[in-house]
Amino acid sequence: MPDLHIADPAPAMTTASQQTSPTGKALSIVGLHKTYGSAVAVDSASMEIAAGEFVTFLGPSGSGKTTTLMMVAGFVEPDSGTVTVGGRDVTRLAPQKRGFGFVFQQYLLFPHMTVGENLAFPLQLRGVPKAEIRTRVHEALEMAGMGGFAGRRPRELSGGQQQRVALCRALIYRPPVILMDEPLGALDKKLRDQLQVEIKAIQRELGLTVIYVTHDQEEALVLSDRIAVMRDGGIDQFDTPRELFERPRTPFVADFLGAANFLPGRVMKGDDDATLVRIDHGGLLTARPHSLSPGQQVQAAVQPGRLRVCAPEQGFCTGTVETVTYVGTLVRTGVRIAEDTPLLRLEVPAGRAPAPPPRVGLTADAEDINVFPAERDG
Ligand SMILES: Nc1ncnc2c1ncn2[C@@H]1O[C@H](COP(=O)(O)OP(=O)(O)OP(=O)(O)O)[C@@H](O)[C@H]1O
Repeated sequence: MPDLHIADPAPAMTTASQQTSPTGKALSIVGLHKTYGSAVAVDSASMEIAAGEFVTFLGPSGSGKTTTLMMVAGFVEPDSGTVTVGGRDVTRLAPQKRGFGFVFQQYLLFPHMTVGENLAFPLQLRGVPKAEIRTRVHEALEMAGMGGFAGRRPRELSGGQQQRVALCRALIYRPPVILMDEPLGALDKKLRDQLQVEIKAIQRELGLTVIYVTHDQEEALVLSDRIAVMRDGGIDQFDTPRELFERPRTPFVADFLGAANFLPGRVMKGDDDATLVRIDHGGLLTARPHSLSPGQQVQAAVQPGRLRVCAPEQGFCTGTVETVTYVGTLVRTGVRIAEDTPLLRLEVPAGRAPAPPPRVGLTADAEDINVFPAERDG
């Protein structure tokens, strides 16, 4: 069980959300675009981020997450587009004039300074009086569970402790927005899980606005109020974790977040209540309503946790159980519905997994099936 070290915010502590514009918008990105030679790194990214919101850029390697964050930060100059913070256009300002806090994968602490001096440094630069610096350093370290570490040097700390100090240093001058690029990327899984909980708790407690970059779906889901799913420099969908799961707008989102199974087929009928699809290797399935026309080639997407085994005559298709794997509390089952098609993946809590006969039917509730137009030319 990860231990939390969250002190009450001191009365003098101004929360980040109090420093934003009265509209509640912390940050606007409009049409941010960046090319390197002929390659588009970021393709007209736009979004509005509310004060106190935790937003994550999630996507595979090379999808443009870091470049977008670096344009917001001011380290990379956009070809076009604007970044506005609390109503102020900062697009052409140097990074240090934008007032953001940064936390990167490398901790970037000054090795010759103690933890306390590392934290005091940004405040000294801003001319904060000595007594106030002492109080704020103390408060920040207590909040991150690092109260006894002020006199140590970075090399005397573990990776997780160094990253906590880096987080404190980003928080200490109360920036309106904190930018984090894979801050937990160098840590092992257990420590990552623990720090995720701590970062989320501190963010909520202080009402911080955070933009976070990761390629780890689980991390994004744990931390974020909303996630921008990025692919090839564009944003496929910017939504809450739940919407991304339940109503993915593209097959890529369904696959990247939900690890969906895809069943090719053709629309038979569609109205406001449901979409009826005849799948290529099976019968009729009923899915959510979508604006699709009869005859259209589509892919029906179902997540492994939503696909169920049933009697062969009751399913929208039948198949043969080829693999059964126990993964802790889950049982993963692989079902083949036709030769030369990928295995369909099912995930069932171990206690509820019936011993399946080799020949099974597959079914799912209509609201758990999303349908997408088939991509042309493969
Ligand atoms: N300085 C640069 N010069 C040339 N190309 C670049 C430069 N920086 C990024 N790119 C390219 O822009 C694209 C987006 O890169 P970016 O680093 O933003 O992706 P990312 O999603 O953050 O990836 P990762 O998760 O691997 O860090 C990639 O194709 C990358 O090769």
